Amino acid sequence: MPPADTPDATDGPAATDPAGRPARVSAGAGLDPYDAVLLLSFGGPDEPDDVMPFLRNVTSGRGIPDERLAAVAEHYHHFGGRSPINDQNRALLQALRHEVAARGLDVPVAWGNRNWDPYVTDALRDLHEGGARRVLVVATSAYASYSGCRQYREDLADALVALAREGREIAVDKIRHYFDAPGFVAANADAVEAAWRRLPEDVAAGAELVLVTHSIPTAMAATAGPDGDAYVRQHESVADAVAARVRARTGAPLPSALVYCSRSGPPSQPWTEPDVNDHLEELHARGVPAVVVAPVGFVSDHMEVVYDLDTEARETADRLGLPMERAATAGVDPAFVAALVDLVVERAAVERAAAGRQEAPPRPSAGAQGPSHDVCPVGCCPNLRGARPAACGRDWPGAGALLATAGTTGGGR
Ligand SMILES: CC1=C(CCC(=O)O)c2cc3nc(cc4[nH]c(cc5[nH]c(cc1n2)c(C)c5CCC(=O)O)c(CCC(=O)O)c4C)C(CCC(=O)O)=C3C
Ligand SMILES: [Fe+2]
Repeated sequence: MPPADTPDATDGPAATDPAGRPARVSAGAGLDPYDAVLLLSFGGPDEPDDVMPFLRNVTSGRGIPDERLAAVAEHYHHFGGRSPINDQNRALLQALRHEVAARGLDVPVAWGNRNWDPYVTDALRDLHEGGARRVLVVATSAYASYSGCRQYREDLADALVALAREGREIAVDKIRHYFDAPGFVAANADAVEAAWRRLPEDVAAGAELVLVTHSIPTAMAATAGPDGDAYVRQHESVADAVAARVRARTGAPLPSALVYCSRSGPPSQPWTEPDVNDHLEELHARGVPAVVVAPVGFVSDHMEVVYDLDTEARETADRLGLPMERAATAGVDPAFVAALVDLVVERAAVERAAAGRQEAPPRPSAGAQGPSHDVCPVGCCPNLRGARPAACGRDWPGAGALLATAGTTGGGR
């Protein structure tokens, strides 16, 4: 892997470095019109007493049965009541700050969550306090869907309304979906290749690749993105790009499939399938000698990864006698971190171009569909439980407009 910070790599438009990984995009005119970056994530408990309050935050108004909450609480208690997600985000925050500084971009990078401290409203208030008025958001989900996109936009809307009540005006935009960012694909492909090379030699040639993401209700999948089905299509795009890259590098046939983990909700409600455990059973029944499990749906080792894959799916594989290697998540892989900052720099240039400046930023995509939209169109990834204000999209009325009609639309969940 290339080092995280080679200062002389901050200039020049080269598309890839000598190792075939994407190179940095030049900072050009800096981040104008943005004056801050916000890393927006899910949040998780830091200690046992946090677990139930955290789960109530996650599921408020969502009708998740108590048995499911208790079962999920056990996953957290299995790890001492602490989710890995906060430390992962602290590491990503540091890496982003480092990368931003290495490119000579003088903006603060803050971190806020939907469900746990530090909350997004507090993070945005801190940025405002420091003088920020226009913030570019990097959410820790690479894909379209209500859970991965619009729900974060709703969190931002709530925060902007709360801050407007305090007399603080702040505008936010969100970078485009980055599932197809060359650095995200490269980080995942490198991790899959490394995992494949850890397999016993006699089974590696016949191994299959199991790409895993979070299951979502099929109704949510059907309505994801501007035209529906974007969640699954974007994952298939990543799955194809990662598998093709690893096949080319290893010469192994490595047949692959996209499967799902972490289903919740009532059994009567259909969610995306197959489940990873069922898929492992099927591979074993077909005589497949080994698997690489790659959680491409997660940007770092969330609870879903360390519990649902490293604990549950691992147990399934062990019971079947199926050798399994789990590929690392993108985490703070320098190619991934650089790709996120590339998208921040790109979006700033896109906004300057929209304001009349002569700029045509490169819009790299390692997916067959090409880069996705910058601004979510009206109705993108709808909230199927009922419309709520969401920032960063064409359907954002603005915190001021919401405040003017406060009591009927603003705040609350
Ligand atoms: C698409 C998607 C992502 C990826 C995009 C993104 O990253 O945002 C994601 C991420 C995460 N989901 C997480 C945790 C949970 N998700 C739940 C529930 C749900 N997730 C859903 C979908 C997603 N979820 C859905 C449709 C539900 C059910 C209804 C609902 O409640 O909306 C529940 C409730 C209990 C349960 O039913 O399992 C919990 C505790 C954590 C933290 C893990 C940690 O601590 O490391 C993270 C990163
Ligand atoms: Fe979730």
